Amino acid sequence: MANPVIRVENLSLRHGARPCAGNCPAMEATTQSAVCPVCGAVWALRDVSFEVWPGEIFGIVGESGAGKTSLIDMLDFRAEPTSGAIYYNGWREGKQPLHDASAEERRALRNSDLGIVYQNPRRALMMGMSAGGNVIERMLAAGERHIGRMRSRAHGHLDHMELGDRMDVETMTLSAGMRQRVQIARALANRPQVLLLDEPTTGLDLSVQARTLDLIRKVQRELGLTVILVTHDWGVLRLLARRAIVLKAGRVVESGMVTQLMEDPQAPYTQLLVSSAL
Ligand SMILES: Nc1ncnc2c1ncn2[C@@H]1O[C@H](COP(=O)(O)OP(=O)(O)OP(=O)(O)O)[C@@H](O)[C@H]1O
Repeated sequence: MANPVIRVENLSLRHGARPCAGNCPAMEATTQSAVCPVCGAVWALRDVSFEVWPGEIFGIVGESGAGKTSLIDMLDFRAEPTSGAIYYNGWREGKQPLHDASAEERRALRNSDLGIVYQNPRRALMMGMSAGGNVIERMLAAGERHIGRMRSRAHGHLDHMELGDRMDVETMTLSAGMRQRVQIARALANRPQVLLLDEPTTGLDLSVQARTLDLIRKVQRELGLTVILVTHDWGVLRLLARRAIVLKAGRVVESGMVTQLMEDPQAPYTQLLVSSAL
């Protein structure tokens, strides 16, 4: 049997410099709040565990403040776990915690193995640069230097996103949906093994959203990508993901197949979320 691409084990992230003795024992029992009533530390994530298998789209769903961004930040090396670990099969064969990687190894992993798509394309794209330039820039960061090869690959990625004819168009002049697709092409520039999607279609018009989701699905299948999708939108989750975890105040309250979570949710919180989304 194949190994998981990503294994997250008992991952916790605490914000706040002065936790109370014994790692905020008052936090152990409650899923109501992420804030320790004793010391005031915020537990953005608490004991989160899951595995993501090769070629699957794995969902992380929850309301605002559930800890979704904190999880992405740790996968992307922008935050360090307070305890627990992430293992990635592309680094030390998944046998050593990912956050043991050196600064240089982290940079290489971020440039080559990992692609990330944010809700707001401005976080990743340079608006004054052409669409192709934004894709090529990421290849340069990974050490590629051959202009002809980079242009040809960038064109291929943009073409995948149905933007092959916009290669030399300034990104600023593109529509919101097109910018998002440039961001996806950029994330795919170095053929990553793992794609992180952080609310990739939130804020887009419904028809644009549907087209973007279709393209994500198509490219995921064609490239055999492993995808972690963070969303608060059950419609997006159902369209893309097969399995998911439900986060509340930093804890996993339920996990399983998306169809089961939506049709027969077990946790009262999932029931509430699903019923309010219908
Ligand atoms: N730097 C920080 N300092 C203190 N608390 C923080 C910090 N960053 C996040 N938090 C808190 O951690 C918890 C989880 O935040 P996070 O941003 O991961 O949630 P989220 O599910 O992504 O929500 P949203 O969709 O609103 O971004 C929240 O209670 C948040 O207020």
